[in-house]
Amino acid sequence: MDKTVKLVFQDGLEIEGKSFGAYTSAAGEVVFNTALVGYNESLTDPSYKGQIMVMTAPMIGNYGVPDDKAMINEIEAWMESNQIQVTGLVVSYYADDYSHWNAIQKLGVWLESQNIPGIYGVDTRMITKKLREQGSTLGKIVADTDVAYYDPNEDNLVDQVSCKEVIRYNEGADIKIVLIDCGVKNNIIRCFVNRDVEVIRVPWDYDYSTLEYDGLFISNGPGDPALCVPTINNIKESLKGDKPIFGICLGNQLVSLAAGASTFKLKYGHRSHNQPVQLVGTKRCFITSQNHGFAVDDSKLPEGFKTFFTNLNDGTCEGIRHESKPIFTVQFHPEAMGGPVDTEYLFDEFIEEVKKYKNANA
Ligand SMILES: NC(=O)CC[C@H](N)C(=O)O
Repeated sequence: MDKTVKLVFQDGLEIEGKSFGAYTSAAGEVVFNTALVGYNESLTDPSYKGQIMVMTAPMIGNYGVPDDKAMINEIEAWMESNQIQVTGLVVSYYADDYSHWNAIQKLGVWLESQNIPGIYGVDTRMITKKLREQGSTLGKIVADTDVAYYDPNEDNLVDQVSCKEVIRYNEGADIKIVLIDCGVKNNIIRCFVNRDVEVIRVPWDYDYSTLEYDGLFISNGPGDPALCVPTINNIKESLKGDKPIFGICLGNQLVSLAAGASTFKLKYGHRSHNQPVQLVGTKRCFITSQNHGFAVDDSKLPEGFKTFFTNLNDGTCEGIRHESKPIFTVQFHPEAMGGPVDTEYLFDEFIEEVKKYKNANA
């Protein structure tokens, strides 16, 4: 700690700060997250793979880090995956001392144990304004040796974070869903298991057509959705059938692409716990947790689909739904972790549809 390190942007701006976590250099896409809490969950969210996360909350680390090895029902009890996924962390004030009932270690010690660099003592407001004006940009944390810039959106990150074989949770439950793991957050699995669903978690490019299941779920995940060609092709086949389909974040983008819509990169993305969305056709607004850089272009949705939710900050599409079939997807995170749970009811609506399908086909 306390050694000098630099945050360097591709446009040449260099900002000096102090090191915490691993004293090492790392490159990625610099993105900002305005959530006030939830750094343990965000750092382990596989959708952040390849990104350097700037947290705008002024103090980070003060509630420590829980046991990242503790397991409940075969998944990490407190984390969203089995490792830190970001490439680097940028904060204003780093609190080395912590106090929280489930914390067992300092944030800096945890980052160091996984060789992830952090930089503190920098003006995160200035950085955020810069990213808002210029858009997300490549950058690097430079410690002792320089590294090349790295654009995660050119890599197949989904292949890196997806499971490598089929994993079943809550085996034997009446309702079975196939979950395409593009980098799934653990709380999505918890949300299904807590509702007594068997989850058949399959790799991102797995041909699940021969499995026995009642509904299909497509997870969140990192990078550019257009790179997930095998997943898009599998979903295309599923769209021809009658089984209910639900997708979250990358899952929303992949179902949209499979249906024939297109996606584009947002200027600086949505990463926070207070994104307002409107349920289209109503005056209902929900506050949602979000973490994405791409979005679906709903100005020309394929026939049979309509916009499900709209973002009230910038008007972008926050999900699509089919007009007659039980297919709906959302760009935000109903499973939260961290963030508000206002939209967790969508899991119940999906499972209701899956039950209806199962009963009709019994
Ligand atoms: N959280 C996610 O699933 C992110 C989806 C996609 N990688 C994006 O940035 O838009």
